[in-house]
Amino acid sequence: MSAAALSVEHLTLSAGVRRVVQDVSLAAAPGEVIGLVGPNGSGKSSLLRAVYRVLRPDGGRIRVDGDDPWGMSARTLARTLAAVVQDPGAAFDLTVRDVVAMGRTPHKRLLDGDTAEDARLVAAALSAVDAEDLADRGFDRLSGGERQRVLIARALAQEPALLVMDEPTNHLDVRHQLQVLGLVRRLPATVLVALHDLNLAAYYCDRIHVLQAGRIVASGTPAEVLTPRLLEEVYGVVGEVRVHPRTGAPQVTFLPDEADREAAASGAQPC
Ligand SMILES: Nc1ncnc2c1ncn2[C@@H]1O[C@H](COP(=O)(O)OP(=O)(O)OP(=O)(O)O)[C@@H](O)[C@H]1O
Repeated sequence: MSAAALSVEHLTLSAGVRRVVQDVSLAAAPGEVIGLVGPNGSGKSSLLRAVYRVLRPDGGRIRVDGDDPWGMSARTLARTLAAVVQDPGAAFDLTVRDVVAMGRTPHKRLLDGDTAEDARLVAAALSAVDAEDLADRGFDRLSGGERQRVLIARALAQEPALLVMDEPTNHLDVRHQLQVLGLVRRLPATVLVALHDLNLAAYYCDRIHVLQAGRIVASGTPAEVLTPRLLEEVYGVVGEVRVHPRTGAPQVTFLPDEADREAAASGAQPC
């Protein structure tokens, strides 16, 4: 499957009676990795939910290769788009292999059994996230990071043209954070990913959109967007940004409050 183009134009979303996304536009060319960053509650998950068709827009439009995901059948959408979301719910005693194999369902007809190709793709997806040894375990009995890797494997098995990910590195140890984002980076898919870690966003995303209170307040390459001024204005923190000499990507260092720095310098324990 080839990568899809995504466009979001003047999107407006509400949750309950609250307006949570206001006039947001963004686009991803096929194969791009687009990052969404921003403080808690800024609307990242809501925007993703509208793209993977859980939160219906109040206004604006979303197009995946020119088609409205809200107008597609569930099966057509699932053949195009995979989502790795927060809190996917319980799997009711399914094994890890069963959960990953669910990624193949949209590519099959009703009552079709698993083919050798399905088995190969499931095994490859498990191997890609270092989870072969979990294959026969019950999904509901895994740790948070193990579950997260299995959900990513399910999305890989789905072979999506557009991959939407909400904090995919949540719960992951540092090795698996790098492994998963490196994998995502190399996929032949377009990726829209919400991330809190600005250094991971800087390294793995082609472009970043910064959300604040439901609006995009900055867009561009990581080097264009991640500036000390933006950190101050959007997050209210003091930070330094340097180009890392080995990765070539911007690297953000956050500086604690003046009072905390003085306490640390005087030897007092901050907590
Ligand atoms: N079901 C809901 N009912 C009412 N408000 C909601 C609902 N879901 C989300 N919100 C509100 O919508 C706003 C945006 O939430 P959203 O989850 O999109 O933010 P986010 O940027 O993903 O946050 P975080 O970084 O904390 O995950 C928040 O103010 C949140 O409280």
